[in-house]
Amino acid sequence: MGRITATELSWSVKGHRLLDNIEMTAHDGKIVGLLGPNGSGKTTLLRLLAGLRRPDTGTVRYDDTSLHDLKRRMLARRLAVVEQDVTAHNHVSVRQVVELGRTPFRGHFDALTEHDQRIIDAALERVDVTDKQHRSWHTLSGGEKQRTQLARALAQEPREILLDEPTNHLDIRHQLELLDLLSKLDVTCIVALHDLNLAARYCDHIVILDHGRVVDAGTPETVLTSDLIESVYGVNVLIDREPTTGVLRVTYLAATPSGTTARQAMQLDAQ
Ligand SMILES: Nc1ncnc2c1ncn2[C@@H]1O[C@H](COP(=O)(O)OP(=O)(O)OP(=O)(O)O)[C@@H](O)[C@H]1O
Repeated sequence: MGRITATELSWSVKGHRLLDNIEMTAHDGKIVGLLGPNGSGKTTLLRLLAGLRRPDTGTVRYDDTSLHDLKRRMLARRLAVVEQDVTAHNHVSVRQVVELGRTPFRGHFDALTEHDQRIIDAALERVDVTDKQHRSWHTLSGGEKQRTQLARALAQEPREILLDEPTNHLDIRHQLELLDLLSKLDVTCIVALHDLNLAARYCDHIVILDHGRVVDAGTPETVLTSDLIESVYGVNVLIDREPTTGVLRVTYLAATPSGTTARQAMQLDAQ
């Protein structure tokens, strides 16, 4: 398990600031949910945290080491990234995709060891794709591909996992199983999610992004308030607790008129 810290992170494209002064920490073994409307910057932030993009300003640290100082191979040995809608060569099998998770631990020409094969078997089993392991990747459904990508990440035996909307193709059972699995792993997770109820149930900490800024962060109880959800998403909600589990429950009532968020309405009033 490791800690991921972002400090004063900013990133712009052609003069447009897409991430602005982001501060966040994912503590050892915790699940951090990145929430926010379409285009708020979740994927961009995950890419910066993964070292796939370089910030204009600010630092990402894994434990106490700056991403900048971490050798690529060392990072690949500890960090797994599950991106949205990953493509793979059509003719690779599901098992070969999962085998890629062992790449950071092997030399170029080394065969997979028995130890590697056992890890791959376990990863396939954990996401329920063992029976599809010899199928071609391109024959899988969207949800099966997503689960296979998680198996690849698990085969890496990472200390940290970054996941970009890992549940968007999954049926309800597999959504719950995926988040259950993440919550049982000794791994630090940062996961972009759209489903506020899944976030309330599984995340230890939530970071809400809007227009590339962190607008709130904290436990689901402190962050998921009706005012904040209305202000950021432009949707009226009812917040209560599910009676059997006591977990926070968000019921969507209606979009606010013409999609104007409360904050935008306030800004218009002030002009
Ligand atoms: N390379 C780029 N060039 C120009 N604009 C970009 C680039 N990458 C991202 N953006 C813009 O930055 C904003 C944030 O995009 P991002 O994909 O991070 O949002 P998101 O919160 O993940 O959205 P979604 O929920 O729709 O997946 C969007 O408006 C997007 O169009």
